[in-house]
Amino acid sequence: MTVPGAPAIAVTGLGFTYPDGHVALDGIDLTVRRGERVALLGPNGAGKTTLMLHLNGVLRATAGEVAISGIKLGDKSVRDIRRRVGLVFQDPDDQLFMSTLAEDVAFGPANFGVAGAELAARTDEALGAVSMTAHAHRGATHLSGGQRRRGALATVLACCPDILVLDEPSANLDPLARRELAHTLLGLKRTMLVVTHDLPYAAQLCERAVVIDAGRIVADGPIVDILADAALLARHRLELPWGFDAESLRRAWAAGVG
Ligand SMILES: Nc1ncnc2c1ncn2[C@@H]1O[C@H](COP(=O)(O)OP(=O)(O)OP(=O)(O)O)[C@@H](O)[C@H]1O
Repeated sequence: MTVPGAPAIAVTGLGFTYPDGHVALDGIDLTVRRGERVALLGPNGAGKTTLMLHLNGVLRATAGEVAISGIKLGDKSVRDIRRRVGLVFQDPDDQLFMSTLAEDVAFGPANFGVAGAELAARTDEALGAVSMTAHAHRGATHLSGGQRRRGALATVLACCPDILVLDEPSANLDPLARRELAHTLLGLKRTMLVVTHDLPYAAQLCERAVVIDAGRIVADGPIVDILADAALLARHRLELPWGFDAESLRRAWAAGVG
């Protein structure tokens, strides 16, 4: 049961040390409100993926805790939390392994006990949400990179998660596919955490950014402010593409036209 008014994601004092002794997360505090879209930025090795894997219990904290909609992550709640938090991995092939895309999309909800007409409806709806209905009966190996990425998103949407956590959603997409995916994601109206090195894409999708480095949060605020802070970006090996103007973006958003 969700706790009314609880944030979608509440991470407190989260620490994680890999079995080889490497400290990947060191006292992370992060609250994401319901419906908020947050970009998680940081250099290679900062701890972004490690944090993401804690949000539905793939990894378990060595210190601190994770709560989703007020439900504390633990052995008893992990199944419920996996239903609420959908992870979309960077490599779509991690989520596509059946002989057709429709079977891939049905796999998750079937695993949660959904069957019959409801399973068919969920599969159709998820494929429709990512404009992949026409490809339902094709195998993932016959799809393009952008189509596989949308298919992987459909496998997660079919489980009806409240929260989407996406790892590098724009990687390997052509400009049109990037735009279509952004349009799809913005239309979903979900709580979202977007892990990315693609700063313009983060600005397109998210209103807030959190910067993580060496397992700690080093900045948290409106994404236009974070992207306009050249010194902060440089300190944490983040870089805007040439010609991208965070100040213009800020003015456009302030004027309500961004
Ligand atoms: N299985 C593992 N065993 C030991 N250390 C690991 C393991 N996986 C990751 N690490 C280490 O944990 C730290 C955080 O890694 P993580 O993958 O979370 O970073 P990231 O911010 O997602 O990086 P990138 O942008 O390169 O994907 C890194 O220093 C990495 O070397």
